[in-house]
Amino acid sequence: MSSPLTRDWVGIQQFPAATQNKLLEILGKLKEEVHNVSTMTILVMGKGGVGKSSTVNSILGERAVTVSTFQSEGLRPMMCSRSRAGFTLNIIDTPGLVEGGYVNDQALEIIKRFLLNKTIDVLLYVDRLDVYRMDALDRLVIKAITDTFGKAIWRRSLVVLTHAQLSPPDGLNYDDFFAKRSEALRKCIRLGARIKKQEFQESNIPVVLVENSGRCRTNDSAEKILPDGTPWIPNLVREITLIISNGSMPIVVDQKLIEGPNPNNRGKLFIPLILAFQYFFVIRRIQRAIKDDIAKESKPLWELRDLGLADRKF
Ligand SMILES: Nc1nc2c(ncn2[C@@H]2O[C@H](COP(=O)(O)OP(=O)(O)OP(=O)(O)O)[C@@H](O)[C@H]2O)c(=O)[nH]1
Repeated sequence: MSSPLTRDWVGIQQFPAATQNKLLEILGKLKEEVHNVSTMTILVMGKGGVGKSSTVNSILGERAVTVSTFQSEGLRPMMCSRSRAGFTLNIIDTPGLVEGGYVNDQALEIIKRFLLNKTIDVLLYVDRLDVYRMDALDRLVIKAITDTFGKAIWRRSLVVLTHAQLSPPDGLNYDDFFAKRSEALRKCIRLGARIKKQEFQESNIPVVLVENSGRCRTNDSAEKILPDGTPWIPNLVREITLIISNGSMPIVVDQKLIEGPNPNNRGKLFIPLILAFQYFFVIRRIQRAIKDDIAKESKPLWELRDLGLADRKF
């Protein structure tokens, strides 16, 4: 999906040498392992202000998209394309999906149309680590994404939790806190997307940590690290490439997906056929059997008397 707007990925040179080497190694490995992969398109979605744009900038190593502390106004998605060593990275930043306590359907519609004829390799579903409960709106956002792209999008997803450099409340251990937050989010995805156990295990949806702040701690090689010491940028990119090679299909956004029925409702086209079958082969048979039964029924004496037939001989 390389386009004339694709720029050289110069931002990679802003990373410390250790990060650059890891990134090139990971992308090189992906190119080798997954036949012919030379382009990767990442869609970034989530509620407003959770750190979507900051994460896009962190991955690219430059201020490619605007970060706003307060609610951003734009409704349009933005695609940043960067290429390096024969590999093109497309990252699509999108506006927040929640506005004034509702899922922003208009934003979703614009995102969908923007994605026409594009293929989504990975969805980064972004939220904050330092949030202590899920609410009904979270589930509605997940449902809206599922209704737009189909359940299959969750096999191609990575949950990204920003604000990773935090001290958990109530003296909770960091790993326990992360595990609880991840579990709550996975459960929310399972419920919001109505994923059944036999479809795929939501526990397979990976969750990764990100710290976009300029105050993120670094290691001896100047790489930005998570509280456990993991350099998080190569870690995030590695998880993204693992999704690409997990055997599931990327999401092709074609006219059918955009204009067709809810991709989860395709089977519902058969509903009228099933109802017609039930009517002719089940309900009508039952009705006929009931009629026959009534006709054959011998009426009690009191009913015959009411009908004025009691004196007749039968
Ligand atoms: N400390 C910290 N701040 C962050 C992190 N990620 C984002 N922020 C801050 O959170 C605010 C919102 O970040 P954005 O990247 O604009 O969030 P967004 O999800 O793109 O927001 P919308 O475009 O409004 O939907 C900004 O002030 C960022 O600096 C993070 O990992 N750690």
